[in-house]
Amino acid sequence: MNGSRTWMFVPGSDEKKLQKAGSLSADVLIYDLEDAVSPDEKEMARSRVRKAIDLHGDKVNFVRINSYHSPYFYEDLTNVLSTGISGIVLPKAETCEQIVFLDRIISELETKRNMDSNQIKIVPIIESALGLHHAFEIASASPRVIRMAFGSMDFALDIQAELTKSGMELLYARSHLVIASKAAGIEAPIDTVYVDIKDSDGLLKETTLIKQLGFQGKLIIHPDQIELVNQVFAPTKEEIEEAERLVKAFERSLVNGSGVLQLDGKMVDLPIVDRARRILQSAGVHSS
Ligand SMILES: CC(=O)SCCNC(=O)CCNC(=O)[C@H](O)C(C)(C)COP(=O)(O)OP(=O)(O)OC[C@H]1O[C@@H](n2cnc3c(N)ncnc32)[C@H](O)[C@@H]1OP(=O)(O)O
Ligand SMILES: O=C([O-])CC(=O)C(=O)O
Ligand SMILES: [Mg+2]
Repeated sequence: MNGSRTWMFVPGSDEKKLQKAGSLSADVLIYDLEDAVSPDEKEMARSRVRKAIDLHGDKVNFVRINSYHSPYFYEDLTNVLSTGISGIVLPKAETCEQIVFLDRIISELETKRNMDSNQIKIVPIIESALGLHHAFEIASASPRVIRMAFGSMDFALDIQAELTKSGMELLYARSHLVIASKAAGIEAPIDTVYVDIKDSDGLLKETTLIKQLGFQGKLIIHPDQIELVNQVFAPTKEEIEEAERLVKAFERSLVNGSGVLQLDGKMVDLPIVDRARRILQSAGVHSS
């Protein structure tokens, strides 16, 4: 899950999509039991999701259960918690207590089912004013919480914001989540879905923006979105070459006794070099 960039929702009641999910190249599959499934189909979806988990054992499988306050929460958990999944996505996460409670039930089920303890990770979705207000506490509530995700649809509904393509109305919430994740010592957050599946230009703009803000992944709803999002997060050839040049120049400068230099008319010092090293690391290029 570390470094996973594309987190793909698959509706838990849709047999065809559940089947197809196994052939998709998203980093993580999230079988949805929440908003993509109508109340009448909740029970049927649980058993379809269980089958999909068995079928896609080679994938990183997560399940989005229903929220803590819903009547489905406990049954969802007991039905899907198994060795075939890596984690639970908890929608509408609002308090530290919800995470502590979820952690406790998962621990009990892990013991009962002879699973490795702490196998199951938690990804809370922050999608309300209260959730955002408590984001740091939510991220710190359990070592199972590896990352947080942002849910803009419910969030906009909650705060009565109007969603626009520019995303200006979401800027504060997105940045807050990046800072809360970093402060809590967990990996950078995963951004919300982009619902306009035919608009690849819009998806490119939005993914570029959220990467700029510090996000390191995005929720995906359609196969066509996977490659584009992965590409935005992968460093380009030019970025890798530039980073290599910068690190080499800095190392030469250090040998000559200076921790700061000028390259192409710009100052280069340690934080700039550390950023370049991070680019090389994410591209799998070795640097000293
Ligand atoms: C706000 C929220 O809570 S978002 C999270 C909850 N929402 C979801 O989980 C929805 C996820 N996405 C979807 O269900 C679908 O993408 C939809 C309903 C939006 C569009 O579905 P379709 O009309 O079938 O799209 P389309 O025909 O373009 O799909 C192309 C192919 O990809 C498949 N596909 C599309 N979306 C998905 C998906 N999420 N998972 C697996 N397969 C998918 C289709 O079944 C189709 O397969 P085929 O070529 O073998 O027939
Ligand atoms: O997490 C998401 O992007 C989807 C979602 O539930 C929301 O936006 O409310
Ligand atoms: Mg939601």
